[in-house]
Amino acid sequence: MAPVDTVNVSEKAHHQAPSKRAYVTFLAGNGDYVKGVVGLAKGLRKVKSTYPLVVAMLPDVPEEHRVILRSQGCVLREIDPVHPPDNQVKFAMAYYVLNYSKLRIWNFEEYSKMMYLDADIQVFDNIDNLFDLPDGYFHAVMDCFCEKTWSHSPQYSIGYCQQCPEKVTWPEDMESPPPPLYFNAGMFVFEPSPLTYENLLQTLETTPPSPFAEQDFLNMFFEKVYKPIPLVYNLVLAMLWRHPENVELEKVKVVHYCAAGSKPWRYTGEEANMDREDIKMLVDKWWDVYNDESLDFKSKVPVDVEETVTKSTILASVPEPEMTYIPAPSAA
Ligand SMILES: O=c1ccn([C@@H]2O[C@H](COP(=O)(O)OP(=O)(O)O)[C@@H](O)[C@H]2O)c(=O)[nH]1
Ligand SMILES: OC[C@H]1O[C@H](O[C@@H]2[C@@H](O)[C@H](O)[C@@H](O)[C@H](O)[C@@H]2O)[C@H](O)[C@@H](O)[C@H]1O
Ligand SMILES: [Mn+2]
Repeated sequence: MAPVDTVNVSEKAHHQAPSKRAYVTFLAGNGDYVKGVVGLAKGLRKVKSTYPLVVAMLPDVPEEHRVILRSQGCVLREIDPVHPPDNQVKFAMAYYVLNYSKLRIWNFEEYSKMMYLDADIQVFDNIDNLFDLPDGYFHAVMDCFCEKTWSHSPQYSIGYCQQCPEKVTWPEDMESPPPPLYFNAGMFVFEPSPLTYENLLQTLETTPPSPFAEQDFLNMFFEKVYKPIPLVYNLVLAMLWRHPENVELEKVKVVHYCAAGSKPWRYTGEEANMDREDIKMLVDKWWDVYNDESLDFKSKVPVDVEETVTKSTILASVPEPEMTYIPAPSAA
């Protein structure tokens, strides 16, 4: 399939591109991922992010979850699902089929630059600087192929991983190696564009789905414009036990709770590697932000003014009763 070239510059020349920037996450279903979005919204506030958090949500997100997200200052955008072409593929996780709907964010054309973050990600240091990465590229962190979720892949079968390319050389007699650089699609910096959006959806129609669903698809589509960024911007937890030599935990700015059993809001500590001290520390750090009420969204309008405004608007709508003004005796 023809990967996309850099964004069509002429398209930007016709009109002044919008300058708005925002973080964006994806929410589907009525389950507990909404806690991930609340945690992310509070985490971005804690690090004093300049830009708002947009939530691209499927229609099945219930009203009570939408109320919670609005109360945390999120900008809600309902999107229609995106279904991959009919297929018999066995996704690495059955629910990954949901994740194709992430593609709708390329149609948020009121924004010039966005950073996508999974709801199981937490931002522990300010990363607004990433919005200044060069336009025309797809910026993301490289993934790891060593977890069991990759057992379907040729690279897993020979023990090859891009995180340690020198460890295993790719045998001549094997099928072509995976893309030279493969990113994790839980975090990326991109530019919404109707042109790219149409191209994505058209290309999807003729691309056979594969186990890592939209992550595989995005890696193929953006192969020519993908630019790796340092691992501190998206620590895929498995790196801690698969490639500890590549991780300096104290420098990590963004943690991606994607390893099996690591979702903080479901954490039991029972799955493999979940009893590690660093995992327990990172899960606790997530809960510290989630439970910190000082990080709850506070409307810009001060409460007293808000109440006054509210009262006056309500009162304004009620006809004044006839009354004569009798001044109270002065206190003096
Ligand atoms: O029931 C679900 C499953 C997934 N997601 C969204 O889809 C993203 C990708 O799924 P997940 O993070 O579980 O994949 P992983 O990174 O663990 O492979 C999540 O972060 C959520 O933003 C969701 O909203 N509801
Ligand atoms: O739908 C496919 C998903 O693929 C990715 O998750 C995987 C991948 O990172 C593997 O390398 C890990 O081994 C695995 O644990 C992790 O779940 C993205 O994080 C997610 O947003 C989404 O695109
Ligand atoms: Mn994730």
